[in-house]
Order: sequence, then structure tokens, then C-alpha cells
Amino acid sequence: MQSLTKQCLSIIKTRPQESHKGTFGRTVLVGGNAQFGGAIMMSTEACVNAGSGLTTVVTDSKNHQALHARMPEAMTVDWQDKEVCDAVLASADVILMGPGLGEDEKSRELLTYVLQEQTEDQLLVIDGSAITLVAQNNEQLPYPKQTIFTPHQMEWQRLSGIKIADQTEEMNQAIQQKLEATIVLKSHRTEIYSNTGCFYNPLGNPGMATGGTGDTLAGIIAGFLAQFPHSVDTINAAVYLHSYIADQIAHDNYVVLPTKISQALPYWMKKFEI
Ligand SMILES: NC(=O)C1=CN([C@@H]2O[C@H](COP(=O)(O)OP(=O)(O)OC[C@H]3O[C@@H](n4cnc5c(N)ncnc54)[C@H](OP(=O)(O)O)[C@@H]3O)[C@@H](O)[C@H]2O)[C@@H](O)CC1
Ligand SMILES: Nc1ncnc2c1ncn2[C@@H]1O[C@H](COP(=O)(O)OP(=O)(O)O)[C@@H](O)[C@H]1O
Ligand SMILES: [Mg+2]
Repeated sequence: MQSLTKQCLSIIKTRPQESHKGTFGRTVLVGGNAQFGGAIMMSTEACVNAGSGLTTVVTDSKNHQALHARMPEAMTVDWQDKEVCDAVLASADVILMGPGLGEDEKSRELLTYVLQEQTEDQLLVIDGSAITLVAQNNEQLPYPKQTIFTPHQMEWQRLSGIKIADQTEEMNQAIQQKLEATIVLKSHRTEIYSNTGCFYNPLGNPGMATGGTGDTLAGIIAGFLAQFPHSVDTINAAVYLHSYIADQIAHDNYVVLPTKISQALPYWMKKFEI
């Protein structure tokens, strides 16, 4: 397994002068039920700050006002409004599904719907509740090689069937090869399993053990994939930068607020751009 270094951030390129918002990708985020609105808001804040050109959030209408107040850069769609959802999903370069989605019947329906709508040129990031639902329903992925799962260890146990104590590199790799999707296995030291190699993130700190840090990572991954190459290098960079920023914040903060990571993204991306 290859340890990531600062070198992995070299995918962050200076933006071309001749560009517009469409140049940096359209991301659609699906999640946030009445209970977990904060999760999709944190993913959105991360995604926009990571540089997604256009970001639309498909969520329970209860979350729209708070989301707009926090992040007016993002557009919102009521997840009951199928016609608008159809159009918005069709326009996406990257879809992030799952932060705060919940596990009830409506959540299940939405997951099935998004899997049906995904096209062969769209990437799908599956996080949080959506991972649990894929496992429970044994959902088949339409495009496994264009799918990225971002489980924590318990979500990976549900998806892979490997108990947390048995989640060794060999076992994880074997299931990844069967799934063919990329796996970002989160823990205090996150590992990335992909069709082209396995990587280890040496950064991160216990200040990150706060609800929403994973929702934030999922948003960064989606935002990076919207504008940078569709490859594991881009996912590695997102994982590394998320922890790198958290480590900077932890120098003088006992707790690393997920939203602070998001707010620091434009600054650090500017520092690392080449
Ligand atoms: N503000 C909001 O709206 C927020 C909304 N959120 C949304 O909530 C939804 C449910 O997500 P979830 O992760 O909270 O619940 P679940 O999938 O049941 O996992 C927890 C179980 O797994 C276990 N566990 C073992 N190893 C672990 C590890 N390394 N990392 C983490 N857990 C580990 C853990 O063990 P324990 O804590 O008991 O020791 C516990 O038994 C999801 O959609 C998410 O987006 C959250 O993001 C929070 C902020
Ligand atoms: N002790 C720790 N050291 C380093 N990173 C941590 C630690 N605890 C949590 N993290 C990071 O925080 C994130 C937690 O993700 P997740 O459990 O999905 O959170 P949530 O769903 O609440 O947003 C992961 O990126 C994980 O690597
Ligand atoms: Mg999570």
C-alpha cells in the first residue's frame, strides 16, 4: 500500500483564464432528510468551497431555507419534485448520494431512482446512509467503475461483510476487486482501494472525530471530481487535503469543526495550485 505525500496535490491546477462555471463541473448532491439536514449542508459547503462550478442539492424541502442562508451559491431542489430532479440529475457530471439521507422508505426510493438515472459518463459518490441502503437492499451498481464508496468501518462492514476486526488490506482488496468500485475506507488512518492501486493517508487527527467530518470529505471528493480528472489521483488528493487542513486547524484548536475545513479549502488550494 502506497503512502500519500504532498505530491498527490499536484492535480490542483491553476485555473485557465478562458473558463466559466461550466468548465469546473456540475455536481448534484442528494441527501438530507428532516433529521439530518446538517449532513447535506456540510457536504454542500465542502463541495462549493472545493471548486465545483455549479452545485445543486436535492433534499427535503425542510432544509432549503437553512441551506440557502448558509450557502447561497448552491441551488436547491425538493426531492419530491420528480420532473425537476430528472432534469437536474441528467445535467450532472458528478452525483453525491447519501449524506444524511436516512434509511426510510423515501430514502430507499431515492437511492433506487438515482441508480436508475445514472448515465455512463457520470460519476457517483455513495456515502453515509446510502452505503447502508446499498448493503441492505443488495443494490446492483449500473456503473461500478464510475462509483466511489466512502464508508467508515461500520458502513464497510455492512457493505463488504468483513467485520471491523478482520478488515485487513488483503480482505478489503478482495472485496474491492469484486465490487470494482473505488473504496475510500475511513478511519483514523484512511485507506483508498481502487482498480489501479491501494493508498494510505498518513494525515489526520482526533480533533476530526466530530459528526460531519465525513460528510465534508464526501463533498470535497465530489467537488474535486467535478473539475479534475476522473481518476483515483483526484480522490487521493481530496482525502489528503481534507486531513492536511484538519491538521493545520488542530495546531491551535482542540476540536476541528468540519465547516472550518471547508472554509479553509480555497486558501489551501491556492497555496498548492501548480
Ligand atoms: N449533522 C448531521 O446531520 C449529521 C448527520 N450524519 C448522517 O447520519 C447518517 C448515519 O451515519 P452515522 O455514521 O452517524 O451512523 P451509522 O452508519 O449507524 O454508524 C455509526 C455506527 O458505526 C460504528 N462505527 C464503527 N467504526 C466507526 C468509525 N470508524 N467511524 C464511525 N462510526 C463507526 C459506531 O460505533 P460507536 O460510535 O457506537 O462506537 C456506530 O455504532 C449518515 O447519513 C450521516 O451522513 C452524520 O454524518 C453526523 C452528522
Ligand atoms: N481520530 C481520528 N483521526 C483522524 N481522522 C479521523 C478521526 N476520527 C474521524 N476521522 C475522520 O473523520 C471522518 C469521519 O467520517 P464519518 O464517520 O463518515 O463522519 P460523519 O458521517 O459524521 O460525517 C473520516 O474522514 C475520518 O477519517
Ligand atoms: Mg459518514
